[in-house]
Amino acid sequence: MKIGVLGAGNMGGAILQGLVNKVDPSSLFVLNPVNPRVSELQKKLGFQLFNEPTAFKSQQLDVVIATVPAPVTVTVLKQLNGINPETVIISAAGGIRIKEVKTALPNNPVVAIIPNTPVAINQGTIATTFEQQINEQSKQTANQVLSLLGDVIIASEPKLGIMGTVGGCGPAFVDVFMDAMADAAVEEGLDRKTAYQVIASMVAGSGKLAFNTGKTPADLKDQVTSPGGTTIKGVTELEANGFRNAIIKAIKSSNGSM
Ligand SMILES: NC(=O)C1=CN([C@@H]2O[C@H](COP(=O)(O)OP(=O)(O)OC[C@H]3O[C@@H](n4cnc5c(N)ncnc54)[C@H](OP(=O)(O)O)[C@@H]3O)[C@@H](O)[C@H]2O)C=CC1
Ligand SMILES: O=C(O)[C@@H]1CCC=N1
Repeated sequence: MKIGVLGAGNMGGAILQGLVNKVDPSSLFVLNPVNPRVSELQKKLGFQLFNEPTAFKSQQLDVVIATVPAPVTVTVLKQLNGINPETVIISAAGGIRIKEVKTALPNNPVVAIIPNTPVAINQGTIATTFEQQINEQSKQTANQVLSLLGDVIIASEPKLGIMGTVGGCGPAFVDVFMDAMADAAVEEGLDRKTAYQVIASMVAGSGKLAFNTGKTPADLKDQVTSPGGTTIKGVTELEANGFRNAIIKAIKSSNGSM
């Protein structure tokens, strides 16, 4: 399998790291303008780097994952005009619809995804929409690559936005939460390194518990709040300070509905 990645920034870099954990780096082909940061990344991960589209698009790639900034995605994909029509184009651009990608490469199968940064450790959440006309072979090729990176969750195109907001933007919200928790722990006298270790472990474990048991977050919260105990005092304080409302507003704002 030959995998192309357009743009080795934060998302492209995370995808490349996740792929290098699973496949030979010689099967990874990256297109990015000349940039010392990307050259360093190439040295570290060992992929093949191209600085202009002509040589990149003639590599007989099975898939190309586009992780250039969303506003330039269609323009950059147009530069791949003439690429093998069997190459599956996987666009990770937030807010760019399949039909817009098709305007750039009308003959190629198109898949729209919103991944998240945990793809770097193969624990990503990848909301995925296939174009309606896609054939089974192209679907399988895309699935084969994406499932190396984490959970592939199929979405209808109208739901891709909100799934991507929760899954794709979500890590940043969790990071803000963890950072604030660490500040409080430091104020209470814990050293920062230990605080980060406890918090990351707790968040990972809580996520896995919800995932593995299928219990609702509300049920899981109720199991922690012992009657008359310490947790319910903290939960009450979160409610008094509008924590739940802040999260709801953050999701709606990132999703473009406020
Ligand atoms: N960050 C995230 O968690 C997520 C991002 N996405 C999507 O991924 C895309 C990239 O986001 P992000 O990684 O955060 O952005 P970054 O700015 O970190 O990365 C963009 C990369 O694209 C490169 N690039 C710019 N123009 C071109 C071009 N013409 N040809 C090839 N490469 C180019 C940039 O190179 P240079 O630095 O040299 O300019 C850079 O390496 C967006 O569409 C975003 O919606 C989706 C889900 C999650
Ligand atoms: O912030 C962004 O626009 C991208 C899309 C989802 C996560 N990051």
